[in-house]
Amino acid sequence: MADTSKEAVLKVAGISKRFGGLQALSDVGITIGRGQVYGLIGPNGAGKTTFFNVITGLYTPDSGTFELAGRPYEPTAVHKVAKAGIARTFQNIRLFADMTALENVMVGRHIRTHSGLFGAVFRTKGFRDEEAAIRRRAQELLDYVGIGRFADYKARTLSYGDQRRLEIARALATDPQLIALDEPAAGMNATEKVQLRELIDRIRNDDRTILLIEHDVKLVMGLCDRVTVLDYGKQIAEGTPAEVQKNEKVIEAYLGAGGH
Ligand SMILES: Nc1ncnc2c1ncn2[C@@H]1O[C@H](COP(=O)(O)OP(=O)(O)OP(=O)(O)O)[C@@H](O)[C@H]1O
Repeated sequence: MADTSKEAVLKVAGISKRFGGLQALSDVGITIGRGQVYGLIGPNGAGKTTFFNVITGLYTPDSGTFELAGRPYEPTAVHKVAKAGIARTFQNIRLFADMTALENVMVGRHIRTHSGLFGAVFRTKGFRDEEAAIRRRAQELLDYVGIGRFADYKARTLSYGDQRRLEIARALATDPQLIALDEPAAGMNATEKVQLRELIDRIRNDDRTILLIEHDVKLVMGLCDRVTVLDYGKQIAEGTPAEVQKNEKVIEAYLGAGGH
């Protein structure tokens, strides 16, 4: 199991976000070490998605400091965050439905290419070589997540579980410092969940770092190195799954009279 003394990939502190009268996040901070799977859990409306949206540049926070791989970053726009090295998937799958699986991954890869518009328009040798390399890499990634045989299928024709794998392949294509997965097991059946767990494990073993929001507490507890629990926008616990599971506040938040 990875330990926290490892080099930090993501270090955020003091994140607050208010929507009108609602304090959706109050002074939340996490540090994720390289090679860790870090879980973010909490009852409905706890602020998990808001936290994700803040660190990936979708929402502007009221306060907070942000560091990725030791460098400060400003989560002011999604494309800037992607360029800085955070790739994410979405709760509601966002693929290009009418593009093939391979093309969807190639789009992810283009964020790291160099030929630019000139090369694309005039199809320079540099552009063509780069395009071939991108195609090869995209196929490798599809193989890696276990859907290589569907490379030429349109994204919308893939099963739900395979679309989620495709989203992960696309995220990996950007060579991210951190992969943020927003409820990757949502809507999956038991077999698909087992496969997802194996895939996330494999990604971690390949020295990638993962932040995971997930409702399936069993999956989170079995997979994560560390976990933060949010409740009404506050961080009520942080630690290893074993520590968090014993925490009184956590038990209360999940089982308490509120039942929210
Ligand atoms: N854009 C927004 N405008 C106003 N309120 C919002 C907005 N986004 C989230 N909220 C509110 O902030 C709170 C936290 O919501 P958030 O979606 O972050 O919770 P969550 O933990 O992801 O919940 P769930 O598990 O149901 O997805 C909720 O009360 C929600 O209604």
